[in-house]
Amino acid sequence: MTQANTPLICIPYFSGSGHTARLAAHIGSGAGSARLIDVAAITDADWAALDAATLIVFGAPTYMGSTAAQFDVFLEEASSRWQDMVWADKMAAGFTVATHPSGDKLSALMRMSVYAAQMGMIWVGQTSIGAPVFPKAEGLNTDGSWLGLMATSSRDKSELITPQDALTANSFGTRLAGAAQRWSVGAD
Ligand SMILES: Cc1cc2nc3c(=O)[nH]c(=O)nc-3n(C[C@H](O)[C@H](O)[C@H](O)COP(=O)(O)O)c2cc1C
Repeated sequence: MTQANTPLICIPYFSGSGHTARLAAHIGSGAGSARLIDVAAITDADWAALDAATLIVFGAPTYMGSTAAQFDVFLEEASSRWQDMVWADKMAAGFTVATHPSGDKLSALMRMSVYAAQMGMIWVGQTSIGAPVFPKAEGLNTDGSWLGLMATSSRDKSELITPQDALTANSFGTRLAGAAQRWSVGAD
């Protein structure tokens, strides 16, 4: 439940087989308070929340080297907000998951960040630095991605996301919530 002074964070995502949904939950948990929106079942109340949000965190699996087509349908529907710049000056961030450590995931994050730029949004990247730079932070941001969050799907289908990537997602959510808090104070 969002409290009066807590900026609204929305996490719209598509997930074909659960990995992106699990990653979204880890980010939401790190943020402390966030509205998770499955774009395959989006409601009018979800659209209203997106229009009211301080921060929108885009989430899609990498399919064939870019965001999944089902997620692109959502982005194109939301582009009805472009002409009047309804989402301008909201903060934006992105995350993706794929089978391979590279998997061409960067293309998916670039697609999201270019979309955010077209919508006039303010993009927030990652700050987590793990090993080998900081050996004690082994497991944090293992893919070395700073444009947004990248994860590699776990072979263990009971967890879907590895504990290392879950830790990174949690930390990313905390960073984003802090950034949203600062941004909304600045907007007063
Ligand atoms: C149509 C399709 C295309 C995919 N393309 C890629 C790809 O380009 N690179 C990759 O590493 N994994 C690829 N994958 C694997 C998914 O990214 C991976 O299974 C991911 O964890 C799925 O997330 P989800 O469960 O949220 O849908 C693809 C999977 C599908 C179904």
